[in-house]
Amino acid sequence: MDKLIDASYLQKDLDLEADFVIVGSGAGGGTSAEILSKAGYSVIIVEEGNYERSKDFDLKELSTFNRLYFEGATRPTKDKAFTVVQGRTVGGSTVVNWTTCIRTPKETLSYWETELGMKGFSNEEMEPWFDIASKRFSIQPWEAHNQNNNLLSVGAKKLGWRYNSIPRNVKNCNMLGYCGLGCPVDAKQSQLVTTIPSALKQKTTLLFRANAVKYNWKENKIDHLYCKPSVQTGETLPKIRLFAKHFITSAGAINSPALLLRSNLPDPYGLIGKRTFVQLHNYSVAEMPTPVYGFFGAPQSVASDEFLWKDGVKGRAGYNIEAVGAQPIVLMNLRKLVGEEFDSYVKSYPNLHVLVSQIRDGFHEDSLGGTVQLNEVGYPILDYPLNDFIVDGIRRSYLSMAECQFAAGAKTVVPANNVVNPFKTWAEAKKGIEKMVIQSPNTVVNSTHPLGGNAMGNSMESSVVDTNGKFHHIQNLSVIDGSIFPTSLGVNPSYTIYAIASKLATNLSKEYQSNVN
Ligand SMILES: Cc1cc2nc3c(=O)[nH]c(=O)nc-3n(C[C@H](O)[C@H](O)[C@H](O)COP(=O)(O)OP(=O)(O)OC[C@H]3O[C@@H](n4cnc5c(N)ncnc54)[C@H](O)[C@@H]3O)c2cc1C
Repeated sequence: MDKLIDASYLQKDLDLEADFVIVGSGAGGGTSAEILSKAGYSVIIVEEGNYERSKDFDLKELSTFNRLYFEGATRPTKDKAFTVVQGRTVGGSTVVNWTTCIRTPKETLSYWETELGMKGFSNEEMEPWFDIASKRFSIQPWEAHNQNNNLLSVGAKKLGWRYNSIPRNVKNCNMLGYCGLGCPVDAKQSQLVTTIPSALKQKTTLLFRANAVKYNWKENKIDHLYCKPSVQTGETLPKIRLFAKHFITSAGAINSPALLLRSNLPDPYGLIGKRTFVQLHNYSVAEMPTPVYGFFGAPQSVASDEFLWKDGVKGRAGYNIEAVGAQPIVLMNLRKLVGEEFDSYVKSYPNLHVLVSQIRDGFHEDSLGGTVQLNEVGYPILDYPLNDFIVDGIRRSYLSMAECQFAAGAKTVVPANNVVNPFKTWAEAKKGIEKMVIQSPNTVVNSTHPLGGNAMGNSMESSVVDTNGKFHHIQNLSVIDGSIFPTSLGVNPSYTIYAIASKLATNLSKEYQSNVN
């Protein structure tokens, strides 16, 4: 079998077979592919995106967003209140992520254990898997903070808040600041430069520009996965059928539940796609008296978790505060201005300081997440209304971010929205934010951290997969990616996905080994 197959150039139908077929080559898929192929199994990775390498990453914003992201990084939710941003390329979102690696908070793992009864994911039990992931992806402490991150430390310190440096998964980082456009020097230790090339040295085939359409199944077993090229070059669209002993869905949140829904898999309790979380991101923009140049350097290297658990795990919406990689397209999208206002915003660009807060969801009875649905052509749409619980989190996090930015010396601060103008003092900001109307489309929020939709758990009545990632109703199907989390995490998810994928893929490998022996 060829190692690399570009499905868009297929002239005729294709049938392939391997021990494992993995859909998606991101954090979950890449990690699983390496573990299984190193254990001696043959593997086919199916990836909808293109196989771009560092030489292709030209750091041009618009064209890159179109090439490396789903829907040009502007995938809207059902009511268009916000966009969900996900990578669509070999290596998945790990190719475009900002390299921030934070371990799952112990509060989250403890909630999974005590409230959801999940075994095997306690802080202590996860420790070895975090160690494995940290070595594999070169996750290391980072102290070379740019001024955007430094100012978060300055504000947090003045206010007596907790804050930390965030480890990153990089080797010899050139600090270009454009991590979201792919790393042109291969410093980022994404799946593209770690697990995928390693798996390809074993019995692995990478079938790219191939869209996994649906599983064909009978009784409780998948027979084959039906795929088609994601780009059509010829007159007809060849049919691809992939056969395997076991199938792993690693297409990420939203896309993994969508594949299961398209396949009409048994779902007696209607759980597939439910409990999809987003850790909603909202932003605060400050103008500083001196240049910040937030577009250079490591984008995100300081975090404050002061407000993450302040009201208790099951209390009001908690949030993490981080700095933002202030590349032009990101900043210009935060405020919708015209004329002189836009002119002055652009001119202030070097001095702009930007913070983001991520609101954890899934821990409170008013925070049940969104639902993945399919449109008439089987494409996923996330239905996630911004309810009062989330709006309250947005408002309080706007207040915290503004307070921090004024404490760090801001001349003005404005929450990323279209209803209020920049505030000149903390007192003015406090008053204004407390009464501002927070609603779509005036509030600029988004998510690069969709999670859940195929919740993991013990019981068929409340979860889609078991705690080994196995789909409850089909014997040869697993899900290994961010879609299996039963809540959001409260922090950036990649490190947790690497660790949990390592654990689940290792268990799967052992299970098949013992079946063979
Ligand atoms: C811009 C951005 C910045 C981020 N920054 C950080 C950060 O600094 N730190 C952090 O911890 N996290 C970050 N994240 C999030 C993190 O990268 C993701 O949570 C993680 O990669 C998700 O892993 P996954 O395996 O669930 O899915 P992904 O890594 O997204 O992989 C899924 C793959 O499946 C493919 N796929 C989907 N559907 C199909 C189909 N039907 N057929 C074939 N292939 C399919 C996709 O193309 C994709 O390649 C960021 C994400 C983005 C988008």
